[in-house]
Amino acid sequence: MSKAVFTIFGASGDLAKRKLYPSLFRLYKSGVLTENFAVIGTARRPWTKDFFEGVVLDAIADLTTSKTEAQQFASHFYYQSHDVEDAAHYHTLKVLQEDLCKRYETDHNKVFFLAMAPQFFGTIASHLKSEAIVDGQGFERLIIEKPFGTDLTSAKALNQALSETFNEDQIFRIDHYLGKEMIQNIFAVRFANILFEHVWNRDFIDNIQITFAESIGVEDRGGYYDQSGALKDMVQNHILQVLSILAMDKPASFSSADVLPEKIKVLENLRMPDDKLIVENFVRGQYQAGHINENDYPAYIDEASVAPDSKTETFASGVFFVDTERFQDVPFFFRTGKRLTEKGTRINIVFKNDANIFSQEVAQNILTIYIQPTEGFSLQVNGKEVGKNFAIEPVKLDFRHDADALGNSPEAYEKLMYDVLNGDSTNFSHWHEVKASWTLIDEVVKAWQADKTPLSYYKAGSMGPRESFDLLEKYGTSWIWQPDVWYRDRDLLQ
Ligand SMILES: NC(=O)C1=CN([C@@H]2O[C@H](COP(=O)(O)OP(=O)(O)OC[C@H]3O[C@@H](n4cnc5c(N)ncnc54)[C@H](OP(=O)(O)O)[C@@H]3O)[C@@H](O)[C@H]2O)C=CC1
Ligand SMILES: O=C1O[C@H](COP(=O)(O)O)[C@@H](O)[C@H](O)[C@H]1O
Repeated sequence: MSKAVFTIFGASGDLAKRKLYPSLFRLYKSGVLTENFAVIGTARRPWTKDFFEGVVLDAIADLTTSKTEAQQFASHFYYQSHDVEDAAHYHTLKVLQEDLCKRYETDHNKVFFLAMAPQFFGTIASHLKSEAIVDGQGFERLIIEKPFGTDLTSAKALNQALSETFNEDQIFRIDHYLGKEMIQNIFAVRFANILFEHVWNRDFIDNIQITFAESIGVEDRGGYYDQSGALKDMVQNHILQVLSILAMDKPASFSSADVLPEKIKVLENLRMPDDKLIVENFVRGQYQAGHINENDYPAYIDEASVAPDSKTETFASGVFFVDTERFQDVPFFFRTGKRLTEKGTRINIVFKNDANIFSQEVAQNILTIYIQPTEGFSLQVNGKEVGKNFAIEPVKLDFRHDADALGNSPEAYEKLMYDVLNGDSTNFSHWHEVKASWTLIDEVVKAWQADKTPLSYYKAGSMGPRESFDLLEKYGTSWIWQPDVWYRDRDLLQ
């Protein structure tokens, strides 16, 4: 059972409503939060407590049939109209926080969630200190949303600003992919199976393929996305974080003290590409009009809030190398993009072939980790085809479920907030990881901004530009992809 006063900056925003209130409610339902907690929501609009409770009730409407339970939960929510740039408002916030701390007996524990545009992060942190809202009593933890900077320089400045109020072990940088069930499952697959643990290295792995495909476009986030692009939106954070889990050495224990240094080692050993290698190894693309499942979609440049001559990439693909003894020279291919054929987040571990005694080619063993929308694993192995002749054919051992349909996977934010309450930073990005990933990504951004790599185009509904396929061909392999739709359409729940 956890005790804390949560203060959510940006309480009227999209993230708070769609993710944070439902996640807090799930923690409440599961007994992690009981009576000793309160939530202060802040934003500029002048809401009352009643109105705020209504917003919270709407946000959790799908998660319970019990009106009493929902109302009891919502009664813990308090609203404080507050402009984060106005120092005077922090005093009112402090008074409310102290009052709630007494009323709910939260032992002065505090969690601050910055669910706002990043330009406000530094200001908020500094006021929390100057107005003594952070007062050294109880635990004091800061949860901070992405993006953590827009390049290395801005990330350093932000980190410096935060570190004047919070120590590294009080800062929880959210990467919501780290809260996903199957990303956490990579640890189990790697370190709880002797079958994989001893072959998880350059002697046995041919290449690793990471695909984070989305069928949605930029929706109503054109303004943000056009300034960001796929590389900063998905690769600098989510893809490199996942890569670090795939490539890390075995930690001495499953604790942040042992896991984080191993992940940091991977990111600090990413091979730094020069301009020539960036041109050869990284692809940028932008979607043109096309269709997905019979629906027509416009080109990216025709989306709302996107510049009509925008050169922002909606697709990024490439290959990373990790210069560690374990993975030296093993290609880690990645691709991510909007308006691709389907939503599919997947990792393929492609193993090398052994000396072949048969008179036919044999397929490579492939371990596929399905992150979403289906969750699970499959392992492609070779067996004998049934019949008199001796022929070898690949077969797939497949264990999967549709997480949405079963509804049994915790929402990423629920899991991550649970970790924050427990002071466990294993599933958050450490500053050294952020620093290492921006160091590499900045190089690619520089080359792309100088137009060293031409922008390729792809049709909405495809799996990205041809250049992404050509890249793997250059390395003697190809993307392994089987649509997820076939699996989800089966009557899984019968
Ligand atoms: N939405 C999502 O799915 C995701 C969001 N994020 C990140 O989360 C953060 C929030 O995103 P999102 O919820 O979508 O953004 P929204 O634009 O929906 O919400 C912004 C919030 O900030 C408040 N706000 C703006 N200016 C001020 C101010 N000066 N003082 C006080 N409050 C202010 C707004 O309320 P008001 O206007 O009333 O002041 C609103 O509550 C961003 O960093 C984003 O990158 C990350 C991943 C996913
Ligand atoms: O961080 C982000 O992630 C989402 C994709 O997240 P998922 O959990 O739905 O896979 C992406 O759409 C968004 O552009 C990006 O900012």
